[in-house]
Amino acid sequence: MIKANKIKKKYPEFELDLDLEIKDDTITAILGTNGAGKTTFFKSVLGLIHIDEGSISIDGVPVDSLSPRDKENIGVVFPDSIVNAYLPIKDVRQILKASYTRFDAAMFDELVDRFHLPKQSKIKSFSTGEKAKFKLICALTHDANLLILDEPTSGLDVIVREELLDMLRVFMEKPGRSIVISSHISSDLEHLCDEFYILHEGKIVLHETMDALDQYAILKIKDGQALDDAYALRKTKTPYGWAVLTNQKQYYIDNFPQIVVEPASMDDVFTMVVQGETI
Ligand SMILES: Nc1ncnc2c1ncn2[C@@H]1O[C@H](COP(=O)(O)OP(=O)(O)OP(=O)(O)O)[C@@H](O)[C@H]1O
Repeated sequence: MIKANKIKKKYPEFELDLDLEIKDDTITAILGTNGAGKTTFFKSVLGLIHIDEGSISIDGVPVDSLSPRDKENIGVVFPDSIVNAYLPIKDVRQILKASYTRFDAAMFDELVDRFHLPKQSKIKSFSTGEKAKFKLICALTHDANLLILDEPTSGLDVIVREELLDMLRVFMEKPGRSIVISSHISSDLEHLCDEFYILHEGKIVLHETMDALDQYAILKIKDGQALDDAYALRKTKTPYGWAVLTNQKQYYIDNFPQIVVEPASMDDVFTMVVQGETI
C-alpha cells in the first residue's frame, strides 16, 4: 500500500498538496489534465524528488528508506524512461537480468515475441506503440507487486492501448498486487480501474470507486427550471440551460421526474469536476 500523508511539493509556479492511499489488490487511476501534478506525485512516491512537507511510505517503509530489495517490488513506467534507448532489446535484457534477482527471462522473451518487437534495432528507433509495449514488458517481468505507470497509454492507438491494458489485467490476477496508473484521458482507464482520483492544479478534487460512479449523472436543467441542489456538485452552461453533475442519481429520478437525468461517464465527471462551476 502507498500512503502519501499530507505531502507538499512546491515549485515556483506550482504546488502539489495531497493526501491519499493506494490500496493493495486495487487498480487506482490518477486522472488529471496536463500539468495537474501526476508526474510530480509519482516522482515523490519513488523518492526521485524531495518533498517539502509530509511523508510517503510503501508497505509501511518510508520511501527514502526503501532497500534495493524493496525497490525490486516496484515496476515503473515513466514517459521518458527507457533503460538505454541506444541499445537493442537483447542488451536491455542483460541489464534487467543483472539488476533484478527475480527477472523472468522466459516471460520477457515470450512477450517480446508476442508483440513482434524488433529484435535488431535500437529502442530509440521503435515506434511509439513499440516503445510503450517494451517499457511495460520491462516493468512486468521482474515479479513486482506494485506497478507505478505514468501515462503508459499516451499517444497509443486503440488496439495497442487495449493490448497494454490486457497485460495489466493479467498482472492483477496474482493476489496482493496493485497498480497506480495515470492518464490525462479519463475514458482510457474507465474499464480498468477500481477507483480513481482526479488531480487538478496539484490538489485532489475527487476520489471515487468505480462502483460509486454508477450514481453519478448529468441533470439537464432548462432555463427557468427549478433545481433542488442538495446533491448538485458542479454546473456548466449549455444552449438549453444548465448541465449539472450529481452523485445521487436516484434521488433526482425518484423526486424530480420532470428533470432529464443522463448517466455520467468518467469523461463527463472528469470534465465537470475540472471545468464546471461549483454550486
Ligand atoms: N523541476 C521543476 N521545476 C519547476 N516546475 C516544475 C518542475 N517539474 C514540474 N514542474 C511544474 O509542475 C507542474 C506539474 O507538472 P507534472 O509534470 O507533475 O504534471 P503532469 O500532470 O504529469 O502533466 P502532463 O500530463 O502534462 O505530463 C507543471 O506546471 C510543471 O511546470
